[in-house]
Amino acid sequence: MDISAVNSMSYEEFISKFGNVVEHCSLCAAAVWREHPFNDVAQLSRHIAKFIDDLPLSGKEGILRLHPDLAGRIAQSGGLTKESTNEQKSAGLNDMTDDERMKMNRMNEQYKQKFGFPFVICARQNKKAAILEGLERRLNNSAEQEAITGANEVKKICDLRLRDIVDPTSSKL
Ligand SMILES: NC(=O)NC1=NC(=O)NC1=O
Repeated sequence: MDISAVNSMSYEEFISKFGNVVEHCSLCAAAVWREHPFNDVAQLSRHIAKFIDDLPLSGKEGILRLHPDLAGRIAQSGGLTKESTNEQKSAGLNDMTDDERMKMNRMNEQYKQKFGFPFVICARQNKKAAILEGLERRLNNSAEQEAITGANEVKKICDLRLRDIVDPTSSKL
């Protein structure tokens, strides 16, 4: 799809198309509709990133709580969204050894116990080893640092999902 097709959508069509670029959080797309028409997908991505940045910590935490664990119960039961399924597969999380999976699950639980929201990282930019390393390292951060770090990862996931939908070379200008 090119950006002119995006700009000719009704807000209902826009929310239907872009409602999951931030996992289970169609509010992000619904909110940035007010900024249309968009020059290109990069500008649309920046508007969503700014909406997320401008949220209070409670809002950032809320967005993180809408994310499924990496290689968690939902993933194992096949209940992930199609986007998350592809992202987790691309990081190699669907061919983990039992030990790797147990370590990931144990650390995910430790992280959730400490922060009250799940560990979120852009799986398309990190393979299994980097994810485990990131989880171990970030466990030592403060809750505020992690709400911000996690939100920054959500912005990366969103940008990649947007580019899956809109041709990045198309421009209104
Ligand atoms: N907890 C997570 O980080 N989840 C995810 N990261 C992705 O890139 N896709 C997910 O589902």
